[in-house]
Amino acid sequence: MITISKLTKTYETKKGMVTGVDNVSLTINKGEIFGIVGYSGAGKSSLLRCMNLLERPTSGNVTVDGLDLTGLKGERLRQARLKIGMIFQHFYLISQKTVGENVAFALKAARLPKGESIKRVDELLKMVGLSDKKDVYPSQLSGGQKQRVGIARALANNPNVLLCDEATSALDPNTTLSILRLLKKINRELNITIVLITHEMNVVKEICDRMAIMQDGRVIEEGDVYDIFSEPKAELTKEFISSVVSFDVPKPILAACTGSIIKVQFKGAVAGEGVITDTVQHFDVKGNFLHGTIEYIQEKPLGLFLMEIQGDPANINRAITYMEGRGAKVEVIRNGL
Ligand SMILES: Nc1ncnc2c1ncn2[C@@H]1O[C@H](COP(=O)(O)OP(=O)(O)OP(=O)(O)O)[C@@H](O)[C@H]1O
Repeated sequence: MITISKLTKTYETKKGMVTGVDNVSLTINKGEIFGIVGYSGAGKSSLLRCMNLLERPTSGNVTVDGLDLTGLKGERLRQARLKIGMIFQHFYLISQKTVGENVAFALKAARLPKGESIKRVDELLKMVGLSDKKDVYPSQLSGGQKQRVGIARALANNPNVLLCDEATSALDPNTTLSILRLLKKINRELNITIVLITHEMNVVKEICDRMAIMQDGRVIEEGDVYDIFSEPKAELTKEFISSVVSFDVPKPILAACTGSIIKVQFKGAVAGEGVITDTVQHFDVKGNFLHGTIEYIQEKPLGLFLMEIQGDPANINRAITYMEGRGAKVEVIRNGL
């Protein structure tokens, strides 16, 4: 478990003091994948770098598995850091060393006998699917393959925690997906706690269990990813979600609708379309789908529909109450014209 308590990080610049992280407290459970989302400058990297003391917090504490890192220095801090792997957006591989040598380099700190080190490099490269690239140089690899080397290197010393700093931001969507799947495999098979920072909500949707949203150095919302997608509270959170689930209906189509426009959301196993069909059959209203999607978050469906509903206002109200009674969340976007 990682406990971040009242952590603040300020930087002194020529223009004065800049606050990177502003009094953040967070608990990240053992074995989970935790996503930290925010726009550029929100303080994500500062917070992540404070989590392994790559940067020393100005105040506050970071405790990993009961050990207060902020209280450690020198050799004890170095030993504790070996148990926290890190991967980066731009990989930072050593270009003059082969893939195998890059991974072996990370093992040096653990001072393994040579035979064991060779065996461990082979194991790690197998884990990330790069056994055939051991003697190749980084310049001969694709971005996704470079990140796989980065992951193998980060896992070299059997860490309990893996910190990912925008690990997929330099990759195309397909490669991103393959790296995210690899991270999930590592998390599930090796029980490594993963903390990732990203500005892409899709990344969080794909693999995270819980998440936090940062703005101006602060955490403005946190919780289970499915709960946040289905019940976002902060405006910024809603904005991030709309980058994944958006209801952009062309203006001429909306202008041609004379009925009420409603947004209907179904959580979990509720069969959304069935409820809507029943509603239209039972009440004297007409429904017209304008947009619809079923998103799968943590393998649980979240159904979202935008529809025009026509009929007598009293019947529309009854229809909405009926849908709500069957588990839907209904929001009237616009009343009938
Ligand atoms: N070394 C530094 N010196 C001075 N200011 C810094 C330093 N590092 C970060 N900051 C400032 O702290 C704030 C948070 O930056 P940070 O890089 O943590 O945000 P971020 O959310 O990770 O953004 P990005 O995704 O662009 O890296 C910004 O105002 C930034 O300018």
